[in-house]
Amino acid sequence: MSKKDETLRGVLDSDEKNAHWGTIGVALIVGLITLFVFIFVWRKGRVSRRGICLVGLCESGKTLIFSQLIYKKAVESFTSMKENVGVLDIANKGALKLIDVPGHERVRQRFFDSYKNTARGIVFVLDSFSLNKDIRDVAEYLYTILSDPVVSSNRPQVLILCNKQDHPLAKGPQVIQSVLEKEMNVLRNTQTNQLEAVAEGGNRKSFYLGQEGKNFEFADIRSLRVEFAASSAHTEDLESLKKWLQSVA
Ligand SMILES: Nc1nc2c(ncn2[C@@H]2O[C@H](COP(=O)(O)OP(=O)(O)OP(=O)(O)O)[C@@H](O)[C@H]2O)c(=O)[nH]1
Repeated sequence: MSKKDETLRGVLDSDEKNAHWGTIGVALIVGLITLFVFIFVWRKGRVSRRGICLVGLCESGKTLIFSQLIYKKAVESFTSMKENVGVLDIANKGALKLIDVPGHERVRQRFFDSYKNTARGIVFVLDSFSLNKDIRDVAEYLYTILSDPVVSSNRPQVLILCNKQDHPLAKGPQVIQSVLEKEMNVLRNTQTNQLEAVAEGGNRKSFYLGQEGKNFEFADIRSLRVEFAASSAHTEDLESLKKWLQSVA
């Protein structure tokens, strides 16, 4: 090869290298821009979600909690068929929109569906005295909420509020957590079997709550932070709920 050819080859090699680095540079810039856009959209979505949904079975005490928080007094309530919406000012954190979703089976899903996208937090209220009797219904409703695709994608914080602690036979949050975990475990097995049966016929994908190959525990739901607290709306003891709201706002 002549000297001229070698020089030409060297120039071509360095052009190739430059083009190679150029491609890497462009890919890096595009990747970074995509990441920034993703973070911006995600943060904007989270910041703009200011709703707190109060959900739970009928008679668990949602409306009394709602009126204690919003009107600072008890308001006599009947089984609600419509939601209550109020604005809650949290010191140094701005306003939250509190939504009391009716517990009646016929309407609760419809109302939850129309507010779940705005939820920054979900408070699942249960009656700590009647839990033994209602355990199946409570676990089913809670399971439906926690495995909702919008909930697992938006990842609102979840508080399971063990209300009616003033009742002498009320169970405490720790006992309630373990009773609920056992029931959710049974429910998960049933639901998984049913979904698998459906999937064999069609192509429906099953959603698994918690960790596979292990008994159900709330701590294993990776997409959600689930906490427990006690309250008595009747004696106006809502301190744990107020603290949680302050941390979520
Ligand atoms: N002892 C006791 N009773 C309570 C407590 N919280 C609510 N209640 C009573 O439980 C009943 C039901 O309360 P609501 O607030 O209407 O229940 P809810 O969950 O809104 O019920 P739905 O509107 O049917 O979904 C009322 O008689 C309340 O006074 C509590 O902490 N202790």
